[in-house]
Amino acid sequence: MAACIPPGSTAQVKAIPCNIRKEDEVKNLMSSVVSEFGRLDFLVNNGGGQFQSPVSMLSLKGWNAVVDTNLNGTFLCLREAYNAWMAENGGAVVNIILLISKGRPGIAHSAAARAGIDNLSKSLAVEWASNGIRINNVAPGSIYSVTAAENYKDIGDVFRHAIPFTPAKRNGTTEEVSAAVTFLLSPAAAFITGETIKVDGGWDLYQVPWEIPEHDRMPAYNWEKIIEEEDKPKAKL
Ligand SMILES: CCCCCCCCCCC/C=C/C(=O)SCCNC(=O)CCNC(=O)[C@H](O)C(C)(C)COP(=O)(O)OP(=O)(O)OC[C@H]1O[C@@H](n2cnc3c(N)ncnc32)[C@H](O)[C@@H]1OP(=O)(O)O
Ligand SMILES: NC(=O)C1=CN([C@@H]2O[C@H](COP(=O)(O)OP(=O)(O)OC[C@H]3O[C@@H](n4cnc5c(N)ncnc54)[C@H](OP(=O)(O)O)[C@@H]3O)[C@@H](O)[C@H]2O)C=CC1
Repeated sequence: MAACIPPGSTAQVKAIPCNIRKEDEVKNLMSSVVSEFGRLDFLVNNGGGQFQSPVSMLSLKGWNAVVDTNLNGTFLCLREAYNAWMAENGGAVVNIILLISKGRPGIAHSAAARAGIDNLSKSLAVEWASNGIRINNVAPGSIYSVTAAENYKDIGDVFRHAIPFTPAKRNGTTEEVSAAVTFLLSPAAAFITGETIKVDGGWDLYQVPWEIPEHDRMPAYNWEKIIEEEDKPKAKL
């Protein structure tokens, strides 16, 4: 990132290692930012991820790892940014979540965690309004990046598979997500809080990428069948 700063700019970049699942590291991150830069105007909760698995195959450890990273990690960053600076001075927050309106079969653990963030943002938009804090979410569709693709390389080219499900017929770019994030952080979004913006090329309005096998396991509700069952002679004990 430092290499992207144009010559003559006063912008600075500093990396502070932090596992968002560790409370002491998150406290250190927020207090270091305030002591080093004297302020903390914006927070973008972007760290997160998951692995693909049907729920029936998920271990509790796997479920907990994903919930801990995505939901608990975001909670810690929010609370510590509030305590370190934003409670007194206000600020703007954007959480990166997932498309969740139709559930996310295949990554249900992450969708449940991100739905928790979506709802947490609504509560905080009200709880923290009088502190001058706005909080919003961005829900990306399929966004190609080298690092995200690397994470999924063992299960095939998920980013190519996503294209037919996206009305725009392409993956999004990281710049397109950044554009929505910077808008929400900017004064142009001064009257927007507790909201989620989808950056998905229309995916959420279209199809769910999950094939349901043909089956007859959900028969219709039917009076006659129930009466027939009730009229059957009961087995003697
Ligand atoms: C028709 C198909 C259309 C498909 C369309 C798909 C479109 C794609 C759209 C993309 C949407 C989302 C994209 C992104 O989010 S990009 C971000 C990419 N980066 C990541 O996702 C990072 C992922 N990794 C992590 O965040 C962490 O590693 C994770 C939270 C997943 C795990 O945390 P931790 O490292 O602490 O956990 P462990 O490695 O110790 O594992 C704990 C247990 O979790 C289970 N587990 C972990 N990894 C896997 C895996 N790959 N597969 C199955 N299970 C896994 C396991 O139970 C671990 O315990 P054990 O090691 O004891 O077995
Ligand atoms: N790409 C996509 O299509 C989509 C992405 N998203 C979400 O967007 C966000 C960015 O993903 P993307 O850039 O695509 O993928 P990346 O894998 O490149 O980014 C995920 C980032 O999360 C960080 N991270 C994971 N766990 C922790 C942790 N415990 N503490 C601190 N940081 C952590 C990783 O850090 P490190 O590099 O150190 O491991 C990495 O920088 C994620 O939340 C992702 O789930 C949502 C929908 C779609």
